[in-house]
Amino acid sequence: MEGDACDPDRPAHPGTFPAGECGRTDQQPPERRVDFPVSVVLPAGGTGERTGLQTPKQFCLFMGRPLISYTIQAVERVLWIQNIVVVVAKEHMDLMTDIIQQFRHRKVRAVPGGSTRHRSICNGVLALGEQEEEKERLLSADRPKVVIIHDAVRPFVEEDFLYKIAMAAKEQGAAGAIRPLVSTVIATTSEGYLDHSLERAKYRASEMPQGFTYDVIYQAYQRCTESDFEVGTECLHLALQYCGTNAKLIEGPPTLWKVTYKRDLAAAESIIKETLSRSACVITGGSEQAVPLADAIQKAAGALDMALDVIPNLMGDNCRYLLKEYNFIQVSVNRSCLSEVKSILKDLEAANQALLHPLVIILVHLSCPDELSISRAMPELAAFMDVASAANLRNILLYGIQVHQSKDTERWERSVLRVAEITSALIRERSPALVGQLLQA
Ligand SMILES: Nc1ccn([C@@H]2O[C@H](COP(=O)(O)OP(=O)(O)OP(=O)(O)O)[C@@H](O)[C@H]2O)c(=O)n1
Ligand SMILES: O=C(CO)[C@H](O)[C@H](O)COP(=O)(O)O
Repeated sequence: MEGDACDPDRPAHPGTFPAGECGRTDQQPPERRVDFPVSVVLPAGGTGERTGLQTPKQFCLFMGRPLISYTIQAVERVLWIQNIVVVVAKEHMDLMTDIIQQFRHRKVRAVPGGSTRHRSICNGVLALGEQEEEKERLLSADRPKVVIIHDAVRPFVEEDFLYKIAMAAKEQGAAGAIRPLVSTVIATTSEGYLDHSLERAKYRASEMPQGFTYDVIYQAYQRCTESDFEVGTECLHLALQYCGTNAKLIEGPPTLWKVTYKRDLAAAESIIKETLSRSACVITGGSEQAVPLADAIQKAAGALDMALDVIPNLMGDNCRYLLKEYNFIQVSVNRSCLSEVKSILKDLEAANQALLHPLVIILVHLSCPDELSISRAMPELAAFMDVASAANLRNILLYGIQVHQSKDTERWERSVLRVAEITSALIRERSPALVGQLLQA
């Protein structure tokens, strides 16, 4: 495969909506055209006291990758977002620089935070306009630049919603995500008794992301008080109080919730696994015999809520699968197929994706009844384990499934269903313990 046909570092064109994956122009909805500059500030300078853990939650690892890296990726892959400032505590600047390098984040810069969330966000906003000429450009009225602020510990933000916030912020000066309240809000007396309760239907929870034109958020932070910086929790309030800007409020999806307590870390891990497990492609290697098995796996997986695309190889237009959160299932019939697996690993390396998230590759080997022994066609177990161990170091989990051809239709259908079930379980669980194992369907 030609690696550079799918170059993930291909620059976006500022001010216009760029072409889709692999240069395709037919995939992006035209309504997402953003013709003004957009930057993002990700506050990540907190200590995560409420989790009760030593490590601040934004640096907690999920399948080998810190939470902050998932949030960065969610924002970074939006092509109309031009740059991202991550605000971290001074003592975590080196760690953050390492994360940016290790996970090959682009468009990202780390700046030191402050003692409160408002101080950190303010530092991020100021860092966007550090050079004088840049500040002038940002503040010029005819070219409002939108700044989106998004907590680093809300990793599941989608492009659609960022787009809504950016457009509303440009229009209105400020915009923010809201959600219905889960519990009723009450006020207490200083003695701990009920003072009054608010009518829940009239109130909303303020969430993130929020968007502002640069001048609104810049002026709000210039004019606000020490007390705002110390105890304030709401940027939209600063925009209203100090710039007279009434934010547009947009109801967001439930996945915008903020990782706050220890239990949220477990919930985040399960959503990350679920997201990474949504799709896979089955590669037939151009073998005619492999196609019926691939189709049968696709059908059985559909019943398990997994979307599988069947493709002959990863060449040409199919190279786009290397750039997305796909998992790969290589089907082979009656022949050794380690070379095909090695070829996927090579393509992934060329596409520069392996480090971004843990990928799953499953080798499904179909052996026919006349095959004399498993070892004749199946890759030698030791060699398979070696390849799997090397891939594991690159965050790629390689598993094998052996399935036996049967002329008995019922038995064959059961086997195919088992392949789909094992595949789905391997992709969802991503167990390191099963890496390099050849399972029987
Ligand atoms: N001085 C601070 C405090 C918070 N934040 C960031 O603001 C976001 C939302 O804040 P919160 O959930 O309260 O994070 P923490 O302050 O870390 O948590 P806790 O209140 O439990 O200590 C987080 O990404 C956090 O890192 C920040 O950038 N600088
Ligand atoms: O929901 C929000 C809207 O502004 C903020 O994310 C929230 O205020 C974060 O604050 P805290 O540090 O208190 O959790």
